[in-house]
Amino acid sequence: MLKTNFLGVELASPLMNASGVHCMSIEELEELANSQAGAFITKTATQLEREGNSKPRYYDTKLGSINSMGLPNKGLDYYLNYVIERQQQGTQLQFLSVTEMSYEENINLLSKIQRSGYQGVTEFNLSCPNVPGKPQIAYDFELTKKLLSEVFTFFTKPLGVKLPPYFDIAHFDEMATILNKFPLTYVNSVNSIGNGLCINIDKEQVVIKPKGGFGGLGGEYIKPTALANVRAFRERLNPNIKIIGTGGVINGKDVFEHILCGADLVQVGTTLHKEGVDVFTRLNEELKVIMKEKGYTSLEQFRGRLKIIE
Ligand SMILES: O=C1NC(=O)NC(C(=O)O)N1
Repeated sequence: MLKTNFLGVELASPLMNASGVHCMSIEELEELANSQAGAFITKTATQLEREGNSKPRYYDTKLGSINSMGLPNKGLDYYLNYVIERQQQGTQLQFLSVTEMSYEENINLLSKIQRSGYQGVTEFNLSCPNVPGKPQIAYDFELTKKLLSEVFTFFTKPLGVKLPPYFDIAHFDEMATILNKFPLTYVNSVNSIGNGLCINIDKEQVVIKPKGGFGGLGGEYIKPTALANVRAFRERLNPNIKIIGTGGVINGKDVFEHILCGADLVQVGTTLHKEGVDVFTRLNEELKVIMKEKGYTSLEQFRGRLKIIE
């Protein structure tokens, strides 16, 4: 009922974790692999291990979360060896998230993956808002076009891009025009809404240490923005480019709405952080109940079918 085909691989569920949540260590990744998620993705890896920003750098609020992790990770080799190992054991579909701090380093990182034995999907994170002094790549249209142009002169494996949220129709148009030039496997919208600010009123203080308390927002705050980005790119992108919807998933209704907007897969971040991997069991069940109530027996019957008001 929830089966989903992605890159020719049949998944039992359209759900997976959002990169960064519950995916830093092999132990966490194994928990995801053994959960009711259809697939999983690694924490965004840089070439070398990174400490990330000072703590506290993550805070759960009533309506979601704010984080300024700063890309802490165990380095590319840790994750690349893990996914290659699992590939050799027969895992058919895997997602490896990567990014680097400069244009050259990004090219070198993707070149290394191209030369490796990894055959799974690479998610190129163009949207981390939390590395001080590093603007989000995908808010620079020329840079994004230049970078993807060079990447696709040598990268022949499945590649997706993780995008920040856009808030202007002209930006949807411009970004989609750029992305349609490339043989991308998918676009993942959205990363956290960058540089929000949450306050502890009792202490009259910010709640996270990095960047004076500025951090990426997740959870209920961002669902309308996430749905709009999924819908906007689905309407504009070449149908061969799939869409992964991320942002604001609290219950099965939110999963349904992401798929209605056109999402092929749906990622869960903040709610996974709050609830643990059992969240996938709950969301799968809740989605099935909604589908039954509406008379749907497959996701294809309603994927992308959001109606406007004529
Ligand atoms: O791309 C990212 N998005 C986030 O919201 N946080 C992480 C991070 O800060 O590492 N990276």
